[in-house]
Amino acid sequence: MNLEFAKMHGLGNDFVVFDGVRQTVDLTPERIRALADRRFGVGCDQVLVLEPSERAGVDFAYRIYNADGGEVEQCGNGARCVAAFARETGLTDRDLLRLTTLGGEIEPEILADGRVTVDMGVPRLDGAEIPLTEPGEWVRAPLAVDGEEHRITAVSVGNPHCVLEVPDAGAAPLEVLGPALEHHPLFPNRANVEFVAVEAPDRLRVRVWERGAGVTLACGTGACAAVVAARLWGRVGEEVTVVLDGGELVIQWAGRGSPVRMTGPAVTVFRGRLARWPDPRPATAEKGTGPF
Ligand SMILES: N[C@@H](CCC[C@H](N)C(=O)O)C(=O)O
Repeated sequence: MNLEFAKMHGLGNDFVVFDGVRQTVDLTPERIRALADRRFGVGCDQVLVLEPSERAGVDFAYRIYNADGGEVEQCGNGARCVAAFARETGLTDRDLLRLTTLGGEIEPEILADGRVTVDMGVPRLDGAEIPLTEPGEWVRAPLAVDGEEHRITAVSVGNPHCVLEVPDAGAAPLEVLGPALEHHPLFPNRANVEFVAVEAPDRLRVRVWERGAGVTLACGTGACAAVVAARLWGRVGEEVTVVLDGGELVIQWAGRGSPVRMTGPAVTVFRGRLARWPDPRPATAEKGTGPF
């Protein structure tokens, strides 16, 4: 089979990246789950593929698959990585790219210092666009989860996010409230969940439960959603450093109707070649011990 890939990460949010322009990448949900498996596969939070695009002015179509095998609309850390991947592998000689995703068009630009800055588009707040099962905006709106009320802010950065303010992000109940909110009936397409502690008007500490991947060390769209929410709460200014478990991103948002911009690193760990698709995890390993 000899399918070439790169293992990349943005702040520890890790990816298997395929060039789908020069080779055929025949993914199925089962193959994605097997590839993403940290014991039986390569291991990653998302699988990313660059494909040709027919659209005028667009360099590539950028496709995103969560570790659970589902295709999703947007991935911010991935956007920085696929831009670096396109440049490093000679798919392009341009520093500024336009990519289409299921969540809209985005523009990554590789900076002179090697970081990548991405115009992620205008965040959407209306329930019909996120989508939510209820109309209107949800900004610090009360939501009952397992009999307890939480104040949530719903934001789309191409993909759906549910943002909560917490006093201490380190102590946030990610693994309990994360899945409960991901699957809450308010979010018909499920949601990514951000736990946000405001440390200063230019600094947030954020921890993330990702739809289809669980706890990750960072989430680019999650950092954007956190800044949009905190700015709507009147707690931060236009430029904010977001401290995630895996490192820092700089997020800029001028306010309603403006695009949100994300700047941060994109790292290639290694390039490899798949001789064949990894075998799926055996049922007997489902309840194994150790971290997966
Ligand atoms: N890690 C990503 C987001 C990946 C997709 C997300 N889990 C979803 O289901 O929307 C990022 O950096 O934005």
